[in-house]
Amino acid sequence: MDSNSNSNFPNHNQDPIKQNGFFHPKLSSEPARSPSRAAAMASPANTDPKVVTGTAGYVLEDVPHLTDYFPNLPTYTNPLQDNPAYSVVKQYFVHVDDSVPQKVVVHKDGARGVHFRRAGPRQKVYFEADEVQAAIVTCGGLCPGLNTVIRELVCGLNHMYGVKKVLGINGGYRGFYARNTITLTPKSVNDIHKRGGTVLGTSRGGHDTKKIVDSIQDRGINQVYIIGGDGTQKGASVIFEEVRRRGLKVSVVGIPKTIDNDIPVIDKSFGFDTAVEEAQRAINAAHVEAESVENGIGVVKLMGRNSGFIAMYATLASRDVDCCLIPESPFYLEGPGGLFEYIEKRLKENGHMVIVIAEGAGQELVSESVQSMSTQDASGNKLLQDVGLWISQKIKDHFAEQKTLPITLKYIDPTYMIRAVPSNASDNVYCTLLAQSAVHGAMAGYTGYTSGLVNGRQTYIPFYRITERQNHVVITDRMWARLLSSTNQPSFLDVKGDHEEKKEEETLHEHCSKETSASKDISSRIHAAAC
Ligand SMILES: Nc1ncnc2c1ncn2[C@@H]1O[C@H](COP(=O)(O)OP(=O)(O)O)[C@@H](O)[C@H]1O
Ligand SMILES: O=P(O)(O)OC[C@H]1O[C@](O)(COP(=O)(O)O)[C@@H](O)[C@@H]1O
Ligand SMILES: [Mg+2]
Repeated sequence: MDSNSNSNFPNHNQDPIKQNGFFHPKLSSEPARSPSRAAAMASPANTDPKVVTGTAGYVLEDVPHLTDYFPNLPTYTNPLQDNPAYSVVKQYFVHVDDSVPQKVVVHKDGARGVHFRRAGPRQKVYFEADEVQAAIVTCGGLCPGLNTVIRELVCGLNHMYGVKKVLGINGGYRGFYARNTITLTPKSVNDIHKRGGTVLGTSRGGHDTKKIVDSIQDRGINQVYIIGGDGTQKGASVIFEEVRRRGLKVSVVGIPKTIDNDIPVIDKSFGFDTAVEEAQRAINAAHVEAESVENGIGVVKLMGRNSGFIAMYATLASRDVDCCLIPESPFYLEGPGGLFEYIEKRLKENGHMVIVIAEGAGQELVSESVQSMSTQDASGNKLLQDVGLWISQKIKDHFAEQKTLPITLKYIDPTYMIRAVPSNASDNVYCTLLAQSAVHGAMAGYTGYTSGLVNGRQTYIPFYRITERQNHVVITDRMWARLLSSTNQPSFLDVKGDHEEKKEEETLHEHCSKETSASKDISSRIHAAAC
């Protein structure tokens, strides 16, 4: 055991940057249940976000640390220090003051702005290898790379820190209390990255915070790795709050998974590149079908419930797409500037065309003509109508009525095929770094964070930043303009007026949009600090 800090690597709590902490204590009222309560006594939990300010408008949106409520936790030397693979690396351990800026484009006199704590190994750790009982769970929809993240968590814990006890929770959140667990070892996960899906299984719904935390406590789990999308991260956040309220020495770590790329702050989610690559195969097939007949139209539906990133990037990558429709950009069918007029023009010019449509696009139009069921899935996500089928039928009906342009339309729905594939090479590397960063953070005593890539660097992001809003394609940004210029499709501006203004505002006031009241409060304080 080693409770002294090396002078080069100051103790976590001796951060030289001024803490502007607005802390109010909360006492834990939970009786002791199990071994996961730390030997050291928990002190009143500080539940406010940790925001640290520095000079020139520097703001660090820090993540919680176990020492926030266990002030006297013992520390241990990081075993990586003696690991032959890592000991040769110059400056292997991350400096306590390292942080990563949220925005890399700055002006000469501008404030330095918001930063996140840099991920990576610390010189001191807060868990001994034998003490760790880790658990891994996957929740929500499938995404390429889930198995790679599971594999690298197990191998990272074992090979880097000597942790032998890793449990897999079966079937998502409800698996904590309703299913058996499986023991995960480097041997048992050795090959899983070559398979799609998740070896642990997944589910929607079933998030019962009390039962989940009871299970964490009863099983003596002290590191929880929760892999999932926006809904899952909200679940992870409430698990963390409950763990902290009960005063448990448990690190709660989120790993962002979203094929739709709808999680904010991070550069992109793992599996997104694989999805875009796989979508090319469907677009190619649609193009081959369309160009093989007279006035051929290929329609491809891609995933993207509220965010059209897969459709946008697949279109930009392919160059065979003539029109890309996404949820963020409302469109209309009839009249000048509408989709039918554009299709007619394109067929006359080129003899064929390809349309890519994200599943969440045009839902308001579908509900107008199809009787809306407006039901939700078990997690509360709105169930969507099949817009691909709907638009294909609308196009067929329109040209059948016109009788001037006989078309042949083929509709391809590759959505579930895309998300079920194993991750590609670059996503595999990404998953590995993400998992290792998550492990380093938990071993270093950080908790209540999502591990994520920000401007190409691995960081620890507080849960509230991840859960406060969704990431959307901003149709007033350059990327959407590039798409419009590459497809030459109409911008459907007639119906966009209000929507565009709203999106523009979102970009300008990133912190203020779609925030919870808590995060609004935090944002205003951060803005005040940064100005
Ligand atoms: N607000 C929330 N609070 C707690 N748990 C949630 C919340 N939203 C979703 N969850 C849980 O997170 C899990 C995954 O959510 P879901 O929306 O299906 O997928 P994803 O995390 O991929 O977006 C589900 O088990 C669901 O019950
Ligand atoms: O898996 P389900 O329940 O059929 O839901 C399909 C949805 O899952 C997704 O693939 C991923 O959504 P989540 O991020 O919420 O898991 C969406 O693109 C799609 O709308
Ligand atoms: Mg989701």
